[in-house]
Amino acid sequence: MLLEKGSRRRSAHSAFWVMTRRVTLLAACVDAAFLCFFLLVDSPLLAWLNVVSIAMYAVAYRLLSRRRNRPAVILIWIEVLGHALIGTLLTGWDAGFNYYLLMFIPAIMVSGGWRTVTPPLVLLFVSYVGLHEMSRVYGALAPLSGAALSVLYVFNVSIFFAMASYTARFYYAMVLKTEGKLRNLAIKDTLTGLSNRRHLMDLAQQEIERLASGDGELALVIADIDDFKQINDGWGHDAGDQVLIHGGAVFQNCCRAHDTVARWGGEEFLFLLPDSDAAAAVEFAERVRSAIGAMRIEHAGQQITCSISLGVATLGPSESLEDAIGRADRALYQSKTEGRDRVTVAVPVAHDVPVDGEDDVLVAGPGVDLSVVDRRGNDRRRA
Ligand SMILES: Nc1nc2c(ncn2[C@@H]2O[C@H](COP(=O)(O)OP(=O)(O)OP(=O)(O)O)[C@@H](O)[C@H]2O)c(=O)[nH]1
Repeated sequence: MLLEKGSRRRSAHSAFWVMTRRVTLLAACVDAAFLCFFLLVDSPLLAWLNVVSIAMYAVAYRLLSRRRNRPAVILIWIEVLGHALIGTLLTGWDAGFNYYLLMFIPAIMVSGGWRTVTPPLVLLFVSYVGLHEMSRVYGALAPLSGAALSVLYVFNVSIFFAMASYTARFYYAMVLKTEGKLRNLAIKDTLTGLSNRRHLMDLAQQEIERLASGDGELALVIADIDDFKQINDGWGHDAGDQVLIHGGAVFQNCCRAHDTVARWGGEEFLFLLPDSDAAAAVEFAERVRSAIGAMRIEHAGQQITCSISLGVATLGPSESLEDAIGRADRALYQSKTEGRDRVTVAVPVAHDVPVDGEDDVLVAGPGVDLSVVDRRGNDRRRA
């Protein structure tokens, strides 16, 4: 068997052993059917051979249940090979026992690299061709009647089709599952399960292209957990991770179906809010701030609380995404320098002039210290 590397491979292997156990059980049932058939057609020798086969599968199943996979697989190999060889020699090539040898091809091919698979594959090929020659030369050693042979052929071919189809579906399901896992790894942050930075940038670019072809607005909100280093230092890194995980879930809950939140950096998160103007984005940011303020994380019998600072910006006409994120980031910095646990709004790009009109104050929610920061990070709040 292969050396197992990494948990993804381990889970693929455990699924493989589950499948092997099922197939073992199925094969024992098939042999029980053979046993009845050979008793019916009065072939006691063939019936007794199937009793031996059932016993071998029962032992293999027990071994697999105890995770003694290697001896179980050896036993299954011996049974299938023996069944195919003896069945073909006794009843002839036309009985269809030879098809069971072909079941080994996919099992061999997924068991390793070319150096691993080539010897058993060649051995299988030689056995298959050799068996054909032997049964051609010697004919059936325990021949059945024409009708019994036809029934046996149809039975064997049906079992072969069913097993080959089941195995193919199993491998197909494994490929789909692995593909899904890889896709998730490419777009998700592993700790919080939120989108990662690259995925958010892709979505943001799509959103910008959508905006370019019509009306609409796009708001960006950057959130950063306050004094996160102190949480790590005071409660430990695992507690810090819990804050990130629970905080991520709170962020996600605050989002609408078409909003996206991504983990932007260590303890920094970026929200993409399509169809939101500055006022809606500030209201949203304030809601997120309150939700995080109310969050309680149980750790070592105590409760951890935290706050966040936020920066809000709306994408200006012809403005690049990077520039808009830069403005949101400077607004966040303003929130930090003004005492944390607050929301700051960047001046919209179209208003990047000394602010003296009504537009500069966007929303002033209860408890929100709202300021405005221009493109260069200067505070344009009116005195
Ligand atoms: N537990 C944990 N800590 C992280 C992770 N990523 C980054 N950090 C820590 O986050 C901390 C961020 O510290 P700072 O940049 O000083 O920021 P801060 O303490 O939140 O201070 P302000 O942002 O100014 O409020 C550092 O100690 C990092 O080691 C993570 O995945 N898990």
